[in-house]
Amino acid sequence: MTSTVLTIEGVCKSFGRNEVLKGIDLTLNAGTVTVLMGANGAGKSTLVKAICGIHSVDSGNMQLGDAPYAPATAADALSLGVVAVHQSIDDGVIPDLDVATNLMLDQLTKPGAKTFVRDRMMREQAAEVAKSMGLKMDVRMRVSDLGVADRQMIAIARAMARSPKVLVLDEPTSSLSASEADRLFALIDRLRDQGVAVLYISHRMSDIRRIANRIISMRDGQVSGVFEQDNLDYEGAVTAMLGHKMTEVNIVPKVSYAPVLEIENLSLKKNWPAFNLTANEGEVIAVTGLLGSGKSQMADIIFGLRKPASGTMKIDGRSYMPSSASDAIASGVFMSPKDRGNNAVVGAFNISDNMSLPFLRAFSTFSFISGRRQRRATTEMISQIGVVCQSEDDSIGTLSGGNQQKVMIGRWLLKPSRVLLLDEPFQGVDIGARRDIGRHIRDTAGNRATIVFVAEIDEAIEIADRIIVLNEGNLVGEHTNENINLGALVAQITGEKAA
Ligand SMILES: Nc1ncnc2c1ncn2[C@@H]1O[C@H](COP(=O)(O)OP(=O)(O)OP(=O)(O)O)[C@@H](O)[C@H]1O
Repeated sequence: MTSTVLTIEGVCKSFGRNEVLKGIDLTLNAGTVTVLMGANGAGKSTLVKAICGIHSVDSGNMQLGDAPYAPATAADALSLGVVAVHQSIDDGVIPDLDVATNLMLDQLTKPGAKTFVRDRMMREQAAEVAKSMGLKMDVRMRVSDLGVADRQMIAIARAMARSPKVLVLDEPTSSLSASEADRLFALIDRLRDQGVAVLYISHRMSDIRRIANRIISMRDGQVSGVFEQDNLDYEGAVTAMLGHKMTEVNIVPKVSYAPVLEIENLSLKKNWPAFNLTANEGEVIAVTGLLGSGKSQMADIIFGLRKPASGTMKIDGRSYMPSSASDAIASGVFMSPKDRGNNAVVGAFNISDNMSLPFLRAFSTFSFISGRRQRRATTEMISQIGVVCQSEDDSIGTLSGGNQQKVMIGRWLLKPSRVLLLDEPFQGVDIGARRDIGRHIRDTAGNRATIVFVAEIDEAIEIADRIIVLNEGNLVGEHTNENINLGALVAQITGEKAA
């Protein structure tokens, strides 16, 4: 029999006039992974923050085991055995400290902790923890020198070292490679076997299929469906979160075959092979590949952020080799970068200013009407790509993660471009919105070429006319959407032989 670890009854939470949680009822069970699904802005992170003591609730009750549970702070929640790993990369790690100190931080800061722990002893213990979690890194390294994926794994390892009763993971795989995600899933399996109640938030269907024992769908601040173990109805869960069946994307190519971007003998990095690629007008090309395949290098080179080892590029037949992002923008090449938090979002600005940031000069040609023109353009875009917000004047920080991402994509759709580069544009974007945005990107491709660097095959298939595969800088595969050999595509991505 499953025993209930956490019970939530009638929980409500508003921010000003925005009623975000409207009476949530749910339970989390021991030894069970409950996946929470919901559209961007449905209230998932707000609920998680209430569970973890970051937000207080306005009304409703929570119970942990048999006792009332109302954590006043995150530290409170932690001491009661409720831990969370949030979306933000550096949440849960201290970048300036080494891996060992990060892993042992809780032991070091516990009241009454012995202060005589020697560095060597601590490192040995930390190395044990790292090994048991499957982390393959030197524990003496500074966390700030590690990649995004390793930092997140450390945050998760730290959370696990606390032997939690409830573990909440808010989109933990969004910056992990497939093999790192596998290691995480193995860890979650282990915790589940130990009886931990896991709440797992994700927009990735492949993760959900791998890890869910139950699914709870949320829509507009309420629970809209609960799907139990025996016969998990994934489609039903998606329908419950969207409030309707998901529409199929019907890809009708509008490609004119007039080349816009021509890449010739381009080697992305020293000692990497050279390749050619032509992107045509109206064409949407997806570039897939594992972490380290060269996807981001390629985006950065086309956008002038780094130089290739060799090769040339042309735009509309004219030689093109930008030496900066402003060079690229002046040639009509726009890019929405990966990792919006560090690269793109200006926290102090409102939604409208964030969206129109690169074009503020264009909007201010006639300064006395600039505000109105800017506002009209951004309001229209907000509605076209479905940003869930109260007003375009709100600070960007009040938006949910997925909605911030939509603003970053909308930014580059405001003005016509020749080449639009979108580096992992769907991070944190819900399944329904991903389709809508994919359709919008296609519809507005017009006379430009669009190159999307994707994290998942599903996304590539959903939006692209053509999919190319990179593997260590080598263009190893090319597929048109109407003729995809999925087995070959996967084999090309992983570098293994097709079955
Ligand atoms: N600190 C805040 N101040 C004001 N509004 C907020 C705040 N935090 C969240 N909201 C609002 O609450 C709503 C729900 O946001 P939340 O982050 O919980 O959504 P979510 O389901 O996690 O979405 P996503 O899938 O995009 O991460 C949004 O409309 C958001 O604008």
